[in-house]
Amino acid sequence: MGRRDIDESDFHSRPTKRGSRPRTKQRPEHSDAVTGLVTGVDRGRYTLLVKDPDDGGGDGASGEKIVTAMKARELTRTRVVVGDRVDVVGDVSGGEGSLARIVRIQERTSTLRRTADDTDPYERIVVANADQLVIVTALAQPEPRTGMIDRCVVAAYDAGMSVLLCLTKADLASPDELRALYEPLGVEVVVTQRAPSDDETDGANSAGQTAGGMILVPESVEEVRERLRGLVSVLVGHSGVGKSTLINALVPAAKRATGVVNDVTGRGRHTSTSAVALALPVAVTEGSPTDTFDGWVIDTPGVRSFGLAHVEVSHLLRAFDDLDEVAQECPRGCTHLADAPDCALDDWIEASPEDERPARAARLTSFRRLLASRTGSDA
Ligand SMILES: Nc1nc2c(ncn2[C@@H]2O[C@H](COP(=O)(O)OP(=O)(O)OP(=O)(O)O)[C@@H](O)[C@H]2O)c(=O)[nH]1
Ligand SMILES: [Zn+2]
Repeated sequence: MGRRDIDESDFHSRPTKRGSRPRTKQRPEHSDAVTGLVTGVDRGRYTLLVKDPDDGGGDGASGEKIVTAMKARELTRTRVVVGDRVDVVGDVSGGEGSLARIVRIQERTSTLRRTADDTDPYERIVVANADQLVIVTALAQPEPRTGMIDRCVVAAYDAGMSVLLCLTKADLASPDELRALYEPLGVEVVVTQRAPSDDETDGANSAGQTAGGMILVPESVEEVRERLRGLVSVLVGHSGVGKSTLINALVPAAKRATGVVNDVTGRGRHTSTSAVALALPVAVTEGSPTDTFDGWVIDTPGVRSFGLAHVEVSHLLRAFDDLDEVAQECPRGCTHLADAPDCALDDWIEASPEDERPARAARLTSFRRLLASRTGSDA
């Protein structure tokens, strides 16, 4: 192995097997950096919301301004995603044509990952720092697929997020069966539906009004809003479930494109695949939102599946305190599945008081379905 001095060309070379090469220059501290929230990503340009000390009102939420930024050189290989809190320097005026520089990503409280698929061979972080995964599922058209819901639930719990199951199109089918499958897990369920008067009216007179789209029952939309309030929520759902319709009702300014799948191309109208964060108005009355915001709704147009191969049973169990405690008594290496010998979770059912047994049994059955979905395919 030849020995030579470190020169300028080494500065940008990859780290060696032993780790990073010592830097020849001390990296600047960027003590003048301000913090921004990443609300959108588009071809190397990041949309940030930055606190504005000089301004009482702003473009998005009050006292905040929108700044466009790119990553600093040293972050070239680092992925910055919607929901990230970042430190920015440079031109943070937010003025027309201004471009700031992201120099640091703050520590993430949660990371939601998407699995590799046909369009992208890498597992990627989709959203950072989200509190809640909202699984939007139609009760009909298209038919709900519990395998898909289970996989989303597992991905959320593994990411340290809570789950809200939002069942749409209740005007077409009853939510009872799905409620029975998910409420035993402690998953919160909300139901939305088309307003009965929607066929006759095309006026903009209701809080459920969506931009040029279908009118949802306003109370059902407000119930969803209540559960999103103050939280960072990621909405996922298959094409056609009514996710855009719901987002438009919650955040009318979003104007998400709605409609059916294109017959010719077989694709939805959305061509964008990047996530975007939308500030959630605290209320929408007479079709207009208030200018007070409390929470974030993150739409993920391109996300259809989550990688679960990395999910460990013990990690998933942590989302279920009671089951986790019982499972401490299981034999070493117990899979906790229905065919696992001497699984303590079975004894837990046996030992339960008569009146609690059905609830426990339903909870265990649902939990085992989640466990099985880790290895099963959703195709
Ligand atoms: N019957 C009924 N139809 C609905 C309801 N919500 C949405 N729809 C319709 O379902 C279709 C799909 O709705 P979208 O909001 O475009 O669905 P999406 O999930 O955003 O799907 P993409 O746009 O493909 O991403 C549209 O024709 C809507 O009008 C509902 O509560 N009831
Ligand atoms: Zn067990």
